[in-house]
Amino acid sequence: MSVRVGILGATGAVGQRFIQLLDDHPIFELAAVTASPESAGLSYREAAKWRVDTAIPDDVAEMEVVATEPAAIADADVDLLFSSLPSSVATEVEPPFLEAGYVVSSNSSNDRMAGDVPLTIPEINPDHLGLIDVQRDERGWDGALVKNPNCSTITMVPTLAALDEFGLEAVHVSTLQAVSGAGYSGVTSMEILDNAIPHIGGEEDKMETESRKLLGSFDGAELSLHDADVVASCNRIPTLDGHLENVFADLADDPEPAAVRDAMRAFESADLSSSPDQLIKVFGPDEPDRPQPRLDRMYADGMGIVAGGVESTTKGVQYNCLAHNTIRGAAGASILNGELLVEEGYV
Ligand SMILES: NC(=O)C1=CN([C@@H]2O[C@H](COP(=O)(O)OP(=O)(O)OC[C@H]3O[C@@H](n4cnc5c(N)ncnc54)[C@H](OP(=O)(O)O)[C@@H]3O)[C@@H](O)[C@H]2O)C=CC1
Ligand SMILES: N[C@@H](CC(=O)OP(=O)(O)O)C(=O)O
Repeated sequence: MSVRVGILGATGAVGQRFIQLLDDHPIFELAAVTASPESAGLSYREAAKWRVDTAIPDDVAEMEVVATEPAAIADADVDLLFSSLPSSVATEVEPPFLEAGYVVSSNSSNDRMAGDVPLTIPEINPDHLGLIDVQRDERGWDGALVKNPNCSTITMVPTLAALDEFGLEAVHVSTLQAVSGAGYSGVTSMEILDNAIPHIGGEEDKMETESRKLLGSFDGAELSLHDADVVASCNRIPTLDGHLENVFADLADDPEPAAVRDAMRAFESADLSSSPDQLIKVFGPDEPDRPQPRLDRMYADGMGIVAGGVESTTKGVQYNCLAHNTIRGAAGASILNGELLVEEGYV
């Protein structure tokens, strides 16, 4: 089976990851790439300042970049679109594609918390895709909009989902986020070298709200947020890729660290092409200095979550977790949602 796909915002940092991850994908065949009006009409090689550590696939290099509007991709016969546009742009340009009937798996942050938009991690809340029917009723379009979460949120939520069996009551999290999360021009070298920046605009609010939606329940008509209170503190550090997070979780039960490690290791993955066999890799007490960004971000080709340093606290547990922010945290997450949309018959 082959599904023809397009990428909106294909020339950017996340767009380039999409192109890398879609090369030789077992289901998806890239048929359209869009970008800003300045790039439209150029070949992909001319338009993209390529920064990914593998070469531009030959067939993509010669593709024409087109404008980000439905008419420009009409001839490409695309069944599914991935979106990696700045959220201010996505707010304006995603709706016309949805009205034109396209299914859009979007990485942009606009509409993530909308009540009728599935915010989905396939291994955690695949049932939330049912919101698509609510969305189509409410918005009157034939297309479908599905979002993946913020990269810091997706790093910790699988571990929290594994803890839910112990009665998750509250979460405090502090992040150490890689510079690639800010995009290529987001943080200058003079700002970040020999430094750490204890503020990332909007990030704390995203972690505090998106995690409760992802862990929430959907009754077929309406989505309820998880009860746990989530408090986040976000920091930028001079790593290239891989967000590391220190999590303190209050639990109703009082599990031993070994039981917490077992629950994380046993947490079920999804049966999709890009999903890891084991979603969460957990280091034991014999390796207390793991996970580390440089050593662990490519676990499961960058699609896995790595945890470690599990210890008891007076209210529950503390631990560290890590994921690759532009693979599992961005393009890989959208592609996985695309695979779920195909599996569930929405594409
Ligand atoms: N960088 C990261 O690690 C992460 C980013 N994200 C999110 O993903 C999205 C993309 O981020 P990133 O790839 O870093 O951004 P970039 O700025 O690198 O890329 C933006 C893309 O959007 C296109 N674009 C810009 N303006 C317009 C416009 N007016 N009309 C049509 N296309 C336009 C650009 O085309 P052109 O080349 O022609 O300018 C480019 O293809 C953002 O929402 C970001 O918040 C999420 C997680 C991680
Ligand atoms: N803000 C994230 C990256 C990002 O763009 O997130 P979002 O997908 O929520 O816009 C970071 O700086 O690491």
